[in-house]
Amino acid sequence: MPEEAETMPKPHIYVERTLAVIKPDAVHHADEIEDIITQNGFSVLQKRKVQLTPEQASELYSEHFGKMFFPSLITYMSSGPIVALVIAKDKAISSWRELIGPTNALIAKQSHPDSLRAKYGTDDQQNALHGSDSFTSAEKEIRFFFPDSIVEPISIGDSAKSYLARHVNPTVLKGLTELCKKKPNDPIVWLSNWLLENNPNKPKVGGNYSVEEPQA
Ligand SMILES: Nc1ncnc2c1ncn2[C@@H]1O[C@H](COP(=O)(O)OP(=O)(O)OP(=O)(O)O)[C@@H](O)[C@H]1O
Repeated sequence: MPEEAETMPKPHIYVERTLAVIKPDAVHHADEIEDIITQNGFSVLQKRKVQLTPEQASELYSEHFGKMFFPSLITYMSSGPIVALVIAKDKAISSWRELIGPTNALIAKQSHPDSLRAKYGTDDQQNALHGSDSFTSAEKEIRFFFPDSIVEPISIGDSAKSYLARHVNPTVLKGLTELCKKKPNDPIVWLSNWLLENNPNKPKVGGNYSVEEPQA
């Protein structure tokens, strides 16, 4: 095997998604926070700006029902728009929790001054951001905000390899071969067009595609 191939990093597929929420007190910093999310290696897969009704906020935080702070938590979470984001990365759930820092923003300012709650939060309640705390809650919360999304685990290992081998590699390899022959100035645009033209699953009827962008 050539030396270069041995030292090249293995192709990598991101495997974990989590739900990030920018809460009402931080929503005016949403663009800045989204930049920090991407700078930290997360991909933003879906995004929605919504205002929760008190009933919806109660459903989202149902595990805290009965606690002293539950009524004020519901008032806070339904007080204005929030931004919900599905973000993906290796170990996304724990990485995002680490980036946002401790629940109480006052403690975060002392112990984790670089965390996002230290930067954007105020106290034990108004803490600017939410992150799912486990795979099960990530799945449930993603479904809560994006009911149409398919929250199956992303294929990994052999199942990813066989999926790609069956459905993607034959077409992409042909496209890459053509690309190397043609050497266009903008290879990415050329390849995108080639894939659209040569998509084996192309719709047989009509030529108009409409792409729905995620709502901000
Ligand atoms: N003692 C408290 N007093 C007031 N509000 C609180 C208190 N503890 C938690 N909260 C509020 O309830 C939310 C949910 O609490 P939880 O214990 O699940 O923390 P978390 O998992 O760090 O936060 P989140 O679920 O929002 O990511 C907190 O983010 C905070 O806004």
